[in-house]
Amino acid sequence: RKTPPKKHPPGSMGFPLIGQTLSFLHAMRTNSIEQWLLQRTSKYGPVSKLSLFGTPTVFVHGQSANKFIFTCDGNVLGNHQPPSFKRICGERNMTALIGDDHKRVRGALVSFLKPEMLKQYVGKMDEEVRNHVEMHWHGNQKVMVMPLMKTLTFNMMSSLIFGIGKGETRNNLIELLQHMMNGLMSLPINLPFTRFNRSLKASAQLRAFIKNLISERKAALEQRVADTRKDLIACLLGIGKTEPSIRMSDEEIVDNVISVMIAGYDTSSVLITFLVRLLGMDRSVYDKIVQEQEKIAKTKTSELLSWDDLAKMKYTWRVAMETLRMNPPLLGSLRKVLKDFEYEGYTIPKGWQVIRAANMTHMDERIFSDPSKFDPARFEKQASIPPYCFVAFGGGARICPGNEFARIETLVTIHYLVTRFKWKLCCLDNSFSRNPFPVFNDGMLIEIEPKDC
Ligand code: HEM
Repeated sequence: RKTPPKKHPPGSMGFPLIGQTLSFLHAMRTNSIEQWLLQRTSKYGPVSKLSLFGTPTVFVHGQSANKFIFTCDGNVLGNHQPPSFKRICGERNMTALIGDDHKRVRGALVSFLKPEMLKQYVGKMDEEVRNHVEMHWHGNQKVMVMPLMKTLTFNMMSSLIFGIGKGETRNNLIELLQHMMNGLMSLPINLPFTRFNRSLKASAQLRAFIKNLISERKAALEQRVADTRKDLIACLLGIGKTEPSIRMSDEEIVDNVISVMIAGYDTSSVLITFLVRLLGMDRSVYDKIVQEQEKIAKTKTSELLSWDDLAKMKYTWRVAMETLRMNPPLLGSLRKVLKDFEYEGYTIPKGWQVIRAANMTHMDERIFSDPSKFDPARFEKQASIPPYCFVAFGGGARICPGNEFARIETLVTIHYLVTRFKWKLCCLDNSFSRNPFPVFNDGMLIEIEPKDC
């Protein structure tokens, strides 16, 4: 007896190998990916097949699709990164791990990224922002926000992750990181002068640097001239003293320090850049944020911001969340199908990839009424937002472990920007492309005017 044919979702796979890759990349570059995805769902519904980057793919959309992806057994859906990503970040980077290995390494990173730990570093972040504003904003009439926010978020991470303050070493590191990141999505062809080759070289240099730092920290911890709170590396070395099964190898520390740097670099800087743009366009939101921040500034003479101050920045954080809803830095995520499974009556075969899009859920009027309206009040009662609907930080076992880090960076930065400057956008168009993160065509140029402090 013949077995019934397996039913795949509706949709076309396009031309062999190319599939829909070129039109997808074109939509990303021209920032028309929302329309591109909308056309798909209106033609095929919430589950459809296509071919991206040479791999059969199923695109799923909606709250239940998000829930499915975030809660699916890791043996059925595994995390998926382009081959170049794994070669550059290393085999043991958290995004490539599954099951117990992923849990153990993630647990170690979270022990540093959890709020109870991060609250002691608010002062350090504050110092970084003050230095940055002094160096790059004061004395200038115009600034390009996007590259500056990248430098600032890199400096904050470098201070907390490597324990390295301003100076030559840090300037070299940011260059290495940028070279390394350029090749993350490239074809993994390791020939001289290819993008991938330059990335691998940068990755090798960064690795050597982190290995040295690990040796230095080990010595300092042994001699008790540093403790495990010094930075992320010291914290990871301190894990498993009494429970060897959760200890991380040096190789794992190197790979994961690199992946944290990558995961935190473009995301937070994009959020802060969008916030600066919004505040330059929406006077009423700007005024409310200024009011909230100046109230805090008035309680201080020159002291650094504290954890308690951040707790008072409720309105500012709601504006940030609404900004993330309308412009999620990461559009979605890719998962690899490790075992055939059934979804909504369709068979999704092993070897395919699954893709979801955060912006589609965020713009669904059944979840967020009048979704094109910027309305921070949506986040007044976070519990009223149904689960798996605000997904800028992902969800489930791989939910972003850096969200608290991002919150601190964003609030401290916005505090100093709005209490020290007024600004207006130089170009109202301010269009951006996605690569895959948003890139403003003019770097988001603004005209700034210092306030009398
Ligand atoms: C506004 C800022 C940020 C946004 C919107 C964001 C978003 C996300 C999202 C959507 C994921 C899940 C991806 C998936 O499902 O495959 C993720 C994962 C991750 N993020 Fe973030 N992120 C931000 C900032 C940060 C920062 C500052 C750090 C580090 C300090 C960080 C570290 C990570 C790591 C290590 C993962 C991988 C987690 C895992 O595989 O278990 N992120 N992020």
